[in-house]
Amino acid sequence: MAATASSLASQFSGLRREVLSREAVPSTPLFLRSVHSRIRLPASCRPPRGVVAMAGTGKFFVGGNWKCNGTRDSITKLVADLNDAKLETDVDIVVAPPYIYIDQVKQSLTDRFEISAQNSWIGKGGAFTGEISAEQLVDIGCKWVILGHSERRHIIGEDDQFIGKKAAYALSQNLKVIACIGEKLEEREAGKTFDVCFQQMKAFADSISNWTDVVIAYEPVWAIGTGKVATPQQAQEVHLAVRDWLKKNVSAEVASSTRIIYGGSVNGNNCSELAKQEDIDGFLVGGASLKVQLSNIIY
Ligand SMILES: O=C(CO)COP(=O)(O)O
Repeated sequence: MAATASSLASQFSGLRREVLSREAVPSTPLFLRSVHSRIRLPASCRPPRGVVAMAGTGKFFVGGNWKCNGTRDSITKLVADLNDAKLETDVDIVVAPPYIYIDQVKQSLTDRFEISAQNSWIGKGGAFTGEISAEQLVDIGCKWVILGHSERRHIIGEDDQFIGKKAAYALSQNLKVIACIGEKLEEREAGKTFDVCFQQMKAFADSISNWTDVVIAYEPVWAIGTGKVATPQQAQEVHLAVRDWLKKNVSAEVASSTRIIYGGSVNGNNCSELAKQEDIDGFLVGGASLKVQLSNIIY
């Protein structure tokens, strides 16, 4: 049995071979940046630094957001499956268990995986009942935190500025941040997708001064948990727009080096087509990261 994170990573190895076998490769820096982020090219083939900035790892990124799911037993089983799975070496794989199982997962999952929290407090810990601080997450071995997830924005009511400040504080404590953005269905239908995403990006950019440890997750709300995955074209359009926004509002280097991953009903059947898009650098997977998927593993 192999869990979806490994399934996605394995499918990705097939994709890399496919990209490498293409005869004609357009040579725009953006395309090179994108291809380079997905395939391991010999050093002699890599675009020179300065032409295409390659800060960060540039690796494809697969995150599993387990949300508020699981029990001690089901997580023991999932971890065993992940530990047994055949995984690509050059894909960053991160799992985000519920807080109370982080220590269990950290103790039992191999170092091949990094652990993320699904939230963190806006500042230093103290008298904040029910909250978990960035310092505490670092203390138990978390490397990442997901911030700005739409479920926290729209169900819990966190606003853009609050989320931006959380990101800044987490980064200041050496937690890497998966910064989520995305529009609701009515916003897309009103033609406001870019406005919403750019406003959410601005709140992050107002608080973040160093983007090295940030991955942006574009997660259209209408695609989360609905089975209605964005088409590869819909996702690519927004990823490209967000990268362009970063270029204009932060820097060309940050735009080219920051990974922008897609989330929303990703599974073993649809991930390959999405991953072929130039500006999709990975996935944040919810429901499918809890399930076993055998059918589409490509070696
Ligand atoms: O919210 C998500 C990941 O953070 C996506 O969830 P689903 O993959 O279940 O749609």
